[in-house]
Amino acid sequence: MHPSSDVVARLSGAVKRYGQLTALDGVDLVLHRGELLAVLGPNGAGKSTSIGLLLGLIRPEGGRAELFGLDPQHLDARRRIGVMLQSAMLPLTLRVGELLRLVASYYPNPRPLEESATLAGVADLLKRPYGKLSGGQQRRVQFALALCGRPELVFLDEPTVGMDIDARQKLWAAMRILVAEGCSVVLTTHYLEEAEALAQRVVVMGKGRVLSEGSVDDLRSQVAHTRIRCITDLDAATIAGWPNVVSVEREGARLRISTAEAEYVLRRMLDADPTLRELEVQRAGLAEAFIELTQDDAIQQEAA
Ligand SMILES: Nc1ncnc2c1ncn2[C@@H]1O[C@H](COP(=O)(O)OP(=O)(O)OP(=O)(O)O)[C@@H](O)[C@H]1O
Repeated sequence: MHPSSDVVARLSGAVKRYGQLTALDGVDLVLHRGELLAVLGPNGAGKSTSIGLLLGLIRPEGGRAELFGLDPQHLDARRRIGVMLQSAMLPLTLRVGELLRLVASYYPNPRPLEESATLAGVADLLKRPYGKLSGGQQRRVQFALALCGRPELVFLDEPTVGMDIDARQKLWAAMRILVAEGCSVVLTTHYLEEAEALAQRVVVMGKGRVLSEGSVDDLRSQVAHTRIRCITDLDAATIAGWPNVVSVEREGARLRISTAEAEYVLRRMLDADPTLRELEVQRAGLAEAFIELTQDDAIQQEAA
């Protein structure tokens, strides 16, 4: 467990409304020193609103937002963070090097410019005007600006949108370096493989609430399913009646079985069908867990 002094950012019972719409409905969220927290959820779940509260860009109607134990608008808190939001309104005519120098000057102990540029993969863009860059290049510059002040905490709101595979891989490597340096990272993303590859902890949000949180493994185990695929003469309805079988579907010649007890189901199938072949066994990924969590939420919302 983390000692409570390790908390660098916190939302407690945060409520945010826009007219009739409740964007956040009592959200608790904690970020510890040196961890990468991925915040996942469908469009409109409240991810950006949560970040906006932690940054002090918007204020909660209920509950509290804290950065380093301070009000997020406090200058002492703001000097310790770096930010990459979905829309960055940066002066288009400034060159990348000028932008980096300007933003770094707000911080007490910034990185050397070359180090920021190399880390973010923009070393060859320093002389280019920001407005003349491609979308993916601009995102990399925004990332450089987020880390140039050597912040203790970085907020990255969908940072890899619009990046090609190479740029995305480089940004992942840079995020790992930041975390290895002891920096905390809040990452929102729609790419589940990004959360799976990078996050120590994952929060899944839906309709303004936290639906689930834990490590990637914790979330996977909430849908403790393993997928078995094979060609078998066994009847789908028969297998569906066995204990621990969650679902059985036919996919052409194959059956696809979802189960929480793969070993038991497999043993029984192999006993019952000596001709069983082309066997594949796969653990559920974060994608399955995410779909199940957010679907449950949709079903509960409809029932309410
Ligand atoms: N300034 C605003 N005025 C009115 N409604 C808003 C405003 N900002 C956000 N909302 C609403 O609040 C809800 C949460 O939005 P938010 O941007 O936090 O979602 P998100 O999880 O970040 O979504 P996305 O994945 O699409 O970025 C949405 O229903 C959105 O329409």
